[in-house]
Amino acid sequence: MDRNDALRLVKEQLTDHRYNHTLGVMETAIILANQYGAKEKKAELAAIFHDYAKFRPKEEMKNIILEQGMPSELLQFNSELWHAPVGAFLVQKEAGLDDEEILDAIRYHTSGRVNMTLLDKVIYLADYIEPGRHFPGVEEVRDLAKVNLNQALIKAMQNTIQFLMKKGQPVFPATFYTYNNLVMYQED
Ligand SMILES: Nc1ncnc2c1ncn2[C@@H]1O[C@H](COP(=O)(O)OP(=O)(O)O)[C@@H](O)[C@H]1O
Ligand SMILES: [Fe+2]
Repeated sequence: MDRNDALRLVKEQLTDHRYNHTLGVMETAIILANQYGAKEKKAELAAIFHDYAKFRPKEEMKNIILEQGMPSELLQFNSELWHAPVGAFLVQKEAGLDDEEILDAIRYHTSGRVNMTLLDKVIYLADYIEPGRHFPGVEEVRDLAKVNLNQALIKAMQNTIQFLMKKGQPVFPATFYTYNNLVMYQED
């Protein structure tokens, strides 16, 4: 699938604001992929499709999580987490995209996962730092992303966990495990 076909499919699913965010993630993912040696075409497609399910009704997402045997624990946490695994499923089903590496990067773009692939990391980070993002701490992560992918990811996850905890919200544990995994096993 080429970029324009993918963009056309995604545009139908998103608001203009979310589509612009997607374009920002695409540009950023391509830069990060080239910088850190991930496959550019895979990064481009994963970025384009990463929020495919963002505006699906909660009931539909809930049913897919249950029917497809996804971790039902997800349902106890912030529904913001659901569009990532549901998106991976729907991108395969509706857009016919069959590349497991791309589907995984979509699936884990919100929570992260232990042993993230290079592509997972590129998409997670591109989503966090694309030029349309403006929130406290984003600039620090942008600076880190220029020099060290893992450090940038660790900072982004720290920020996300702290943000949720400050608001007294539950934290889906995959993000803690991902954070620990990066801190304990990173090579640089
Ligand atoms: N571990 C987690 N537990 C609960 N909510 C989380 C967790 N990680 C991220 N979130 C929430 O998910 C949302 C971000 O989703 P994400 O897919 O990264 O971005 P976007 O909003 O652009 O789709 C935020 O509301 C964030 O607080
Ligand atoms: Fe998302």
